[in-house]
Amino acid sequence: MEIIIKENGQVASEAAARVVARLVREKPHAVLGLATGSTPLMLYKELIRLHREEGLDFSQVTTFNLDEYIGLPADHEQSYRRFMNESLFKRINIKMENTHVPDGMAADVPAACAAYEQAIVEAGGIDLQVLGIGSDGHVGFNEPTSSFASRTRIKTLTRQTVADNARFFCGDECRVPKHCITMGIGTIMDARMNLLLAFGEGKAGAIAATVEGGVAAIMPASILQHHPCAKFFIDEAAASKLQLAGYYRWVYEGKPGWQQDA
Ligand SMILES: N[C@@H]1[C@@H](O)[C@H](O)[C@@H](COP(=O)(O)O)O[C@@H]1O
Repeated sequence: MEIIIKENGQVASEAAARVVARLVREKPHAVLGLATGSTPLMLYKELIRLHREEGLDFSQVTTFNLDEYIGLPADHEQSYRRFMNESLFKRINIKMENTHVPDGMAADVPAACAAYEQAIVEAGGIDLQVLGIGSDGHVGFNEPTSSFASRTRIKTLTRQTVADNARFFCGDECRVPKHCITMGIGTIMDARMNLLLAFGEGKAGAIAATVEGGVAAIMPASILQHHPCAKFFIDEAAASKLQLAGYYRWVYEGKPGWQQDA
C-alpha cells in the first residue's frame, strides 16, 4: 500500500489525476474502473481539465463503474449512470458505448451481474480502479462482512450507508434504495491498480482501520493490504488517525518527483 497524504482534497485529486492521465497516455485503450459519491468529483474535474487543456484523449478508453442502485432508471437524478454522464462522460471525448454502469433496472439481476463480469474480462480486465470509501469501510457497495471472494452481485445497504447517502435524496432515508448491484471485492482485487481517495474527518476512522488494522471482512477496504498496487490519496483530515502518517509522508517525499505520481 502506498499512502499519499496531501494538504487538501483538491491537491490529492490532482495528484491522483496525474496517475490516471499517465496510464491513459501510455495505454490509450486503458480500462478504467470508476466510482461515484462526492469524493471522486475533484478527480473528474481535473481529468476534464486535462482533456480540454492538455488534450488527454479518452476516445479509446473503456470504463466500468463500481455500482448502481437497484430500481433507479438510468435517467433518475440519483442514478449512478446519470451521475457519471453529467460529472464526466459528457465532458470528455469518451464513446458512450464504451462506458459501463450496472443496470439497476435489469429484469434478471443475477444474469446482468454475470454479464457485467464477463464484459470486464472481455475488455481485458481493469487497469486502474478508482475507489472511494464509506464511513463503514465499504468499497463500491461491498458492505461490512462482504466476502473477499465476491463478484458483481446484489447487496443490501447497511443502515449507516442509507443514512450517509440520504443527503443525496433530500435528506430522506426512506427514498434511498436499499439494494444495489456492486462489483465484488474479488472483482476489485483483480484490477491491476487500485487508487482510493478519501477526504475529511468522517473517513479518518475507516482509513486508519483499513491501512493499519487487521484484514477482516468487517472492514471491507482492508483487503487492499493484500493488493500488489494500491495507492491511497487522502487529505490531512482523513489521515488524522493514522499512527504512521509521518512515515508515509517521509516515504513519499523521499521519492524522485517523476515517481511520486506514477
Ligand atoms: N457506493 C458509493 C461508494 O462507492 C462511495 O465510495 C461511498 C462514499 O461516498 P462519498 O464519496 O460521497 O463519501 O458512497 C457510496 O456508498
